[in-house]
Amino acid sequence: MLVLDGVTRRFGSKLAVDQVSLEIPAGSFVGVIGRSGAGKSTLLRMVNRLADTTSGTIRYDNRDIGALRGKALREWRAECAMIFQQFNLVGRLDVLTNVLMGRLAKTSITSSVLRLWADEDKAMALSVMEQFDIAQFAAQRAEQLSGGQQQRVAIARALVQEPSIILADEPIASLDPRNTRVVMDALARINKQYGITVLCNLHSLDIAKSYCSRLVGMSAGRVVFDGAPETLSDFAARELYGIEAHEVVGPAANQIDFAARAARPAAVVA
Ligand SMILES: Nc1ncnc2c1ncn2[C@@H]1O[C@H](COP(=O)(O)OP(=O)(O)OP(=O)(O)O)[C@@H](O)[C@H]1O
Repeated sequence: MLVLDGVTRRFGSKLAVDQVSLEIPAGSFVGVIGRSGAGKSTLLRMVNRLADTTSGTIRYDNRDIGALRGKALREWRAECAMIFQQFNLVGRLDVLTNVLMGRLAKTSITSSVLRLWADEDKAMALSVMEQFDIAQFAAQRAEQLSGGQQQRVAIARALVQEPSIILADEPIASLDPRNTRVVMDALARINKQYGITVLCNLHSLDIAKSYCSRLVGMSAGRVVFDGAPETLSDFAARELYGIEAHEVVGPAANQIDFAARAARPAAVVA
């Protein structure tokens, strides 16, 4: 279980994340939604320790993530794989090597410098690549692949880390609708098949609603919604997205729902 308690991050006078408290049980598929600048990326980056908290604690299975140093921190980063909008692959290296990079934390420094991958690591990487239909690109440079294919390479790299949690920061933001589905299906499969917790920042509300079993809505650094997708009313969604609402909420939601305005949903907590 991932537990955030009063997690706050300031950048100078800017409160990027403000007193966020969440409990995320193992095996969840949680979508973090909200408009640009709401604090979604900063939240995920603090879980992975790419950013430090200003205050508050993050615990995972009773480990204090903020206190991890050296080897323990490297092990946590392997256990808590991250997927990024821009894939973060090494473009000039072949696809198989990019996937094998996910094994670095489990490989000796000499072997990794010389890129002497163990046969079982290669077999594991190829098996995961087959699952995501990218094995045929093993010898190609990563930069020659389409965006959707590159994101599947990044997901395969994350999976060979043998993580217990995957943090995906806008993984579909650069993809067309078809590749969006392919990548989200891959994350859903990882969640169901391996029981890996997925915490995924998403700008698209439709996608978040169709894939996630729980949505966490952020606005100005705070959690303003936490509940099942079906409990997020169109009115609450519009409040969450403000002027961006027309981009993310379906056309029907553009008609103001006065009944919802009169009876604010209990799940909207601020
Ligand atoms: N390194 C930084 N230095 C200064 N301010 C930052 C830094 N990182 C984030 N911020 C600010 O913190 C706030 C939250 O940013 P964050 O990237 O977490 O939001 P977001 O919801 O992920 O937005 P987006 O969807 O556009 O990525 C923003 O106002 C942003 O400008």
